[in-house]
Amino acid sequence: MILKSENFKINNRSEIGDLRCLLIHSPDGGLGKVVPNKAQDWLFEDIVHLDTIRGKEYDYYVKVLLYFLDPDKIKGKLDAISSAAAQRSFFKPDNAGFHNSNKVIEFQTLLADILTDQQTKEKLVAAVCAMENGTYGLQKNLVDTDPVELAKVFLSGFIGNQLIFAPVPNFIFSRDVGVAINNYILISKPAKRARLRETLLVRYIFFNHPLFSAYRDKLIEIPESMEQFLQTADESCEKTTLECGDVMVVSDNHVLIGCSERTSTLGANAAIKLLFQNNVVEKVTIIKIPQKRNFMHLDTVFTQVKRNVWVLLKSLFDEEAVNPENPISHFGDLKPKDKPEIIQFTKGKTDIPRRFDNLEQLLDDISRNDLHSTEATQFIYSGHNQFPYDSREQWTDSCNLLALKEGVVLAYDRNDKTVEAFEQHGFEIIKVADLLKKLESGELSTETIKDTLILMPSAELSRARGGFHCMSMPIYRDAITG
Ligand SMILES: NC(=[NH2+])NCCC[C@H](N)C(=O)O
Repeated sequence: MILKSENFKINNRSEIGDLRCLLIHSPDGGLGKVVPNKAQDWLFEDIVHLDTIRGKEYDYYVKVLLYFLDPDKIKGKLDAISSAAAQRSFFKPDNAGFHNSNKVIEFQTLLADILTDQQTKEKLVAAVCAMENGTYGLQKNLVDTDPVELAKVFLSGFIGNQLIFAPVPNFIFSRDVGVAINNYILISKPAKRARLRETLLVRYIFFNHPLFSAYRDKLIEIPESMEQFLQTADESCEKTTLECGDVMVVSDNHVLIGCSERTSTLGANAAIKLLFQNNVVEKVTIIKIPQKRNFMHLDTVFTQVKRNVWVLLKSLFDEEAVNPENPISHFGDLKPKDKPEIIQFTKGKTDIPRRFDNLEQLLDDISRNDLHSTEATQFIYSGHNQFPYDSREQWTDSCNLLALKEGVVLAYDRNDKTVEAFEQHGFEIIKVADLLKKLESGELSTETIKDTLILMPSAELSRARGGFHCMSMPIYRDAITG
């Protein structure tokens, strides 16, 4: 049955307005098939334990999302859906007992839906086989596969025990494949080979699923640059790439784009032009961060918590200290390509950009001028800004939080010093299991809860190198009011 929603609307206009609809992908079988030899190529630092990452970690994410976004699906049913007898059927997209929410939308369902259309199925099979060097025979075999099964094959790369192409284990980070900006969707142009197929799949979903039919002319794709085709094999010209973990919609008129390991300046340049041409926003700020694995996307370095509260890694923008005791330190070892930089462009005035000296200055400007905050802007630092916890906790996504509503954010339970910092800034700290119990008993309600850091189990999830910001593609947020 094709997922329907009478009142499906796209309008993502901030990082913190009440979250009403999002796209996610729960860990599919491919995650349990990552082999050590390929873990790095497939962008995992380690292999993960599938049953734990699902049943003991990600399912909590689904439960808390449903409680906030689609409570009828879950209220009063918590014990039943979590019982051993239920065998996780509520959480398995290919199962009859699946929640099938049209607020917390599972990509795998949408993929199976579009594959019920024979023409789309044939095109997508051909595209995937072309991308993965599949044989003509494989192509024929896949076209004859049932849509629900075929969706699983596209994700896991397995037919039975046979590996036909690599899995796409990073698809759980649905943030990175596309970003809704107001009522447009900007689709990624990945830098990493491992992230290509998932982007192809979502492109087919956005262009073919009935849910998005009213938005076909609002899908923005970044084309390949002509220089790419003309360069010779020995020239290394910069590629046009943009992964949407680098894009943040901080207000309905202002988008931030990180230039990073994954998003090139050419990619950012193309995005700015397209956003201005289509009148999506009037202001785009480019934040250049070091091209390093530990800062792969902008949202690994900071995210927003409230209109005047941000969580970030402090050390990143700190000036390199010149120590006169060490004459050589004047040279510094900061390579120019790694030097952080912030430049803001306004539509119609791109020739006179505005510069910011550091992240705090920019974020304060957003809080006060874009979001009209009247309170002092507060910065909560990763690891409480203490060495070595700052960088250790940033590595396990202390800065990568998802706001369910203003001030109520999902975070990993392992970043102790960052949690301490939140406490000192007046936040309630609660473990997700306790929160769910209290929501179920009526002791707490999603409407009244405020300024809360929800701690999520993270031992396995954090090995995949992303947090809840990465694991979400917000589609609709309410306007920030009050
Ligand atoms: N928006 C993000 N920070 N996404 C994290 C992605 C992690 C994933 N393993 C990768 O390297 O691609």
